[in-house]
Amino acid sequence: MSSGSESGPAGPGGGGGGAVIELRGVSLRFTTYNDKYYSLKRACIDLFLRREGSNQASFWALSGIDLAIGRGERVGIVGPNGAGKSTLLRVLAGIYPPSGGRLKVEGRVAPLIEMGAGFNYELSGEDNIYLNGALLGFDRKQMRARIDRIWEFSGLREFSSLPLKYYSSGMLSRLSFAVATEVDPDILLLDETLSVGDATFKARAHDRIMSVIDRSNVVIVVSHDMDALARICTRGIWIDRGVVQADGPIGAVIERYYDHVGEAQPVSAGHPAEAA
Ligand SMILES: Nc1ncnc2c1ncn2[C@@H]1O[C@H](COP(=O)(O)OP(=O)(O)OP(=O)(O)O)[C@@H](O)[C@H]1O
Repeated sequence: MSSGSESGPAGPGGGGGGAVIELRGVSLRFTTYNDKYYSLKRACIDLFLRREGSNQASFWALSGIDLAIGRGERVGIVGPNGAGKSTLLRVLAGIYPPSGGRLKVEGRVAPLIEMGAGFNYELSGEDNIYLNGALLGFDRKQMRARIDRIWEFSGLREFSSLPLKYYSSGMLSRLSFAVATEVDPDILLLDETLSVGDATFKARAHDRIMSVIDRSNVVIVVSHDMDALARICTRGIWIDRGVVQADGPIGAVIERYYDHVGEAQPVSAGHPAEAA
């Protein structure tokens, strides 16, 4: 995926000229709807007065993000609940188009973010493997060479012809995880909130994630597990209220984040739009 074409400045700690990911002033605004009884009459009045719907509230989940991430980088994103970490991953994955700024993402992105995204629930497990593979940039022949390993790892071979709508949520996440980790991505996006199956599967999933991390050119991980981030990552980015607070070597960023958390309670109360 690539949107925006110019090459820009290196972000603090960024890779500069060789950047495969570049964000310049990227912002994302969410709109929430407060009143479920908002009437057609009120909607018409809002339209007539050319004002934003009076039952809407909006807030910036990301504001003016400048980043450049180069080949070989392992980036850990830290920050309190509701800071915008997962939202940033979704913007990088192309799930949310930015509301403002420029975004460049070069290469095949494997988003281990949302299990089941890109699946068609009417189709069989097997058809969905091909569908998901296509979304990751693989044609049928390339997926055919991988399908055996995907069934092997997911342990779902006997359900290959069952429509996905009859899969349990655990089965869905296993299949999705097995497909996404069978490919060699240029850019791996990982969200720790990801839940992948039962205890046995989780243990196998951990080994598999470590192997995909090794095979990926760029890895971006969102996590609250600082030890894991310190082990996996070389660079850290601390985000708070949608703004980059620090960017640099992972150890230094974790230290600054901890210093800050020591002074202030990091958990945001409620949705920012409600407070606006
Ligand atoms: N689809 C959405 N519509 C409206 N608001 C949203 C949406 N997705 C996220 N938000 C809000 O955007 C803010 C950032 O959410 P996000 O999930 O990116 O936080 P996070 O840093 O990943 O938090 P956590 O560590 O708890 O996972 C939060 O206030 C959240 O409520």
